[in-house]
Amino acid sequence: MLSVQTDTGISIFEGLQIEELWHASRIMGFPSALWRLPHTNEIKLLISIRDGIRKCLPELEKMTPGFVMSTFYWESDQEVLFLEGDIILTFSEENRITTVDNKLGEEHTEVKRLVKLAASASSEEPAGASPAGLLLPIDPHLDAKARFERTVEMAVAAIRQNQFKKVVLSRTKDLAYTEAFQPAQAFQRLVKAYPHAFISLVNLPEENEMWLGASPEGLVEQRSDGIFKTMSLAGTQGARDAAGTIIPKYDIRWGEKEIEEQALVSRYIIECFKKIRLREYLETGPRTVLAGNLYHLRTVFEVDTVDLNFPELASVMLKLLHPTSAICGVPKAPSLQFINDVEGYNRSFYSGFLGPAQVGGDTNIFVNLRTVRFKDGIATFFAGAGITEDSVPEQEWFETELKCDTLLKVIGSSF
Ligand SMILES: C=C(O[C@H]1C=CC=C(C(=O)O)[C@@H]1O)C(=O)O
Repeated sequence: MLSVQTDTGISIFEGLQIEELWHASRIMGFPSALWRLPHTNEIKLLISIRDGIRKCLPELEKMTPGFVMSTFYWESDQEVLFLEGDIILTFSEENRITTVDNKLGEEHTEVKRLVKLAASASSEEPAGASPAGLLLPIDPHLDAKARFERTVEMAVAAIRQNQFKKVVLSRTKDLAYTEAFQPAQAFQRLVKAYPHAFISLVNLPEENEMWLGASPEGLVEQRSDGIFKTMSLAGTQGARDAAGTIIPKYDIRWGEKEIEEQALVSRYIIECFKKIRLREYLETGPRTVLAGNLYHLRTVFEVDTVDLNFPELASVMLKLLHPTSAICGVPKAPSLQFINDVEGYNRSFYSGFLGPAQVGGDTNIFVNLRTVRFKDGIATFFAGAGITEDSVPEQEWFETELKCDTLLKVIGSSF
């Protein structure tokens, strides 16, 4: 068996599993984040022991290893949440610890308590034991569909009056959950179901909430070899046929509405590059990509920041890009105002951004989409849809239902 070595021998974390450590960290009130990057088979667990949740400016290249999280409403001079990586553990797909990065040392009292608690949980309850029916329907707001469709009609009217070209309108869907609900297990299910997505679970004890997600949309990626990436992701259609089988990618055809919707996001990104006079980018796409039960159109933009001698590009682009027109609209100011006036609820961290900064030298920040918040017994799912002149209100509603299903179909059933 693989053993995890430290300077003083085998690590005290040896043999512990994700669910046990997650649970122990939660009980001890430590902010923590669990994630799996797209197309990788490593899971990282970060636990912030010393400082609680800090706030800082997202100057990504200057940060110590940690996890960043921001609400949708964020001005570029504002601070974001920062979970310092006091402990960062790497797990294999088989749920075995492969590396331990423990800044506090194994003799630290809180670290010892954490390990002891995790170990006692492992002897009490076999991982995987969870009672049935943890996500329970609660009376939906009967008028939720009508209300959402009305906001879409208002948006289409505003677009026809030239107030803006596109706006992304969103809504929520609530289910009840019991204490028996095991978020780390739900995370593991998403990891298995969606290899292309950024799977994350964040515990914010000060807000008394947890966020679980399977995001298909990278916002800024900065690799230690100097490669920067961002993407435009928009346009949606269901990926399954009537029999429930995935339709092959090459059979997917896009309408004018989706092509325009995604092109607006690409143009927005290019405008951001123009603002900093950056012309040396590689553009690939648009291509059809699978995101869970949906297909989207995606264009990837790549820059070699070493060649350009521009190490702070990711921080500069984060400020320029957020909120992109994949979650807000075009032009930004009037569409944002419209969302504020019409949407009728607080998006909170939905369509904000989140991800690891400077972990192993890499930064991977994603848009917080296909996400659910667990708070006070209510699981709130969030989903939005890009509205253009050609939008049909009922179709946009069904699109948000499909987006909620990305998580619900995996974590809502057969517990
Ligand atoms: C706003 C969401 O998705 C965005 C990303 C991809 C496709 C989108 C669309 O087709 O509307 C949205 O712009 C969401 O998932 O809540």
